[in-house]
Amino acid sequence: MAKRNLTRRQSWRIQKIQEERTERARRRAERAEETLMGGDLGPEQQGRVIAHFGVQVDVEGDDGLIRRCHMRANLPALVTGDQVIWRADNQQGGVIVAQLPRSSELCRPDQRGQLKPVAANVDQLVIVFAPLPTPYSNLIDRYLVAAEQAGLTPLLVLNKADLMQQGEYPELRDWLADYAKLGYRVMHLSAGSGEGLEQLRTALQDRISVFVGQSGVGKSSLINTLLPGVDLRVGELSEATGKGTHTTTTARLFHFPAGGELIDSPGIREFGLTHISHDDLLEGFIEFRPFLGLCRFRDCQHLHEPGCALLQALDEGKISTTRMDSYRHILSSLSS
Ligand SMILES: Nc1nc2c(ncn2[C@@H]2O[C@H](COP(=O)(O)OP(=O)(O)OP(=O)(O)O)[C@@H](O)[C@H]2O)c(=O)[nH]1
Ligand SMILES: [Zn+2]
Repeated sequence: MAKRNLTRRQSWRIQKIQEERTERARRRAERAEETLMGGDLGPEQQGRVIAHFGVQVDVEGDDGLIRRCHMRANLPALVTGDQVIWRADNQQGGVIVAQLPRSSELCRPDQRGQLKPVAANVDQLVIVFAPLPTPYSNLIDRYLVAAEQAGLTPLLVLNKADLMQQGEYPELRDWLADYAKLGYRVMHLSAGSGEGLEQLRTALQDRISVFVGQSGVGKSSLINTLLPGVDLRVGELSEATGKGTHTTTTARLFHFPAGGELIDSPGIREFGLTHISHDDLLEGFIEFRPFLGLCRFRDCQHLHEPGCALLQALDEGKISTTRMDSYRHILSSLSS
């Protein structure tokens, strides 16, 4: 007994000594880092990552100034939109010392097919479509599913409303009426004529948004109108560092003059088009939810099984044929 106690005490002391050693090593590394950074670092303060350049990130402090910061080695990979704790150095740069918890993550597969976060703390997905190019209902549904999966509020924006004369595009009008009935917010506007832009500006306030939609629907036109001259503070900085080539590929955070933020990059615009699981897909069709788990067979595929609660809801008109077709279409693309 005495022997065991002693062993326990010994191992406790060994552990303690090791912990102290690790702590001393950590402090030494910190001091070395501070010396390397050219002396004293300022006090810890909160900021937000607004762009990412490999080992360095641009952090916007509470004072609105942007500094290019290094990251402490023990930090997880940071992405645009991350809230961080950082300390200024005396050369207009700084060091990031901690990452704060994320409220949401946008993920995309990297070159090796592994899902990686590309933006953090986004809370609104602006899904842009137009009468031309012809929208596919299931593309919009795919974005809606992705929004539900990532916990983002979707906003459906029909751009180029100026192309819709009275009575034209009846099918599109029906779709939009259906989405509104499901509880989704739908806006009709025109980046070209400026019609309806005020309501979009208001919807962007107090939010961090991402714009998605098929090529040619007018995302760039909308963003250029909403961000006249594109956030100069960011532009100036990338010019000053001569890293212009990075600016087109890295996700960047911009401030709308009327309030709210945008995170944008070509990669971000494709968010939601990959990696949806069957469960996410079912949950993402919000009107399916009351019927999930009620089918006779637990592994029901909701295609033609007897006792399928979704098929019954379809028969009773509680689920629309368009949405059911769209669900099936997306499902077939997942399994291929
Ligand atoms: N009539 C009309 N045309 C518009 C409107 N908004 C954009 N366009 C036109 O639509 C075309 C495509 O617009 P873009 O802004 O490049 O579309 P995008 O979605 O950014 O396309 P990608 O960059 O390929 O993703 C351009 O020729 C625009 O002039 C609008 O409100 N009305
Ligand atoms: Zn079923």
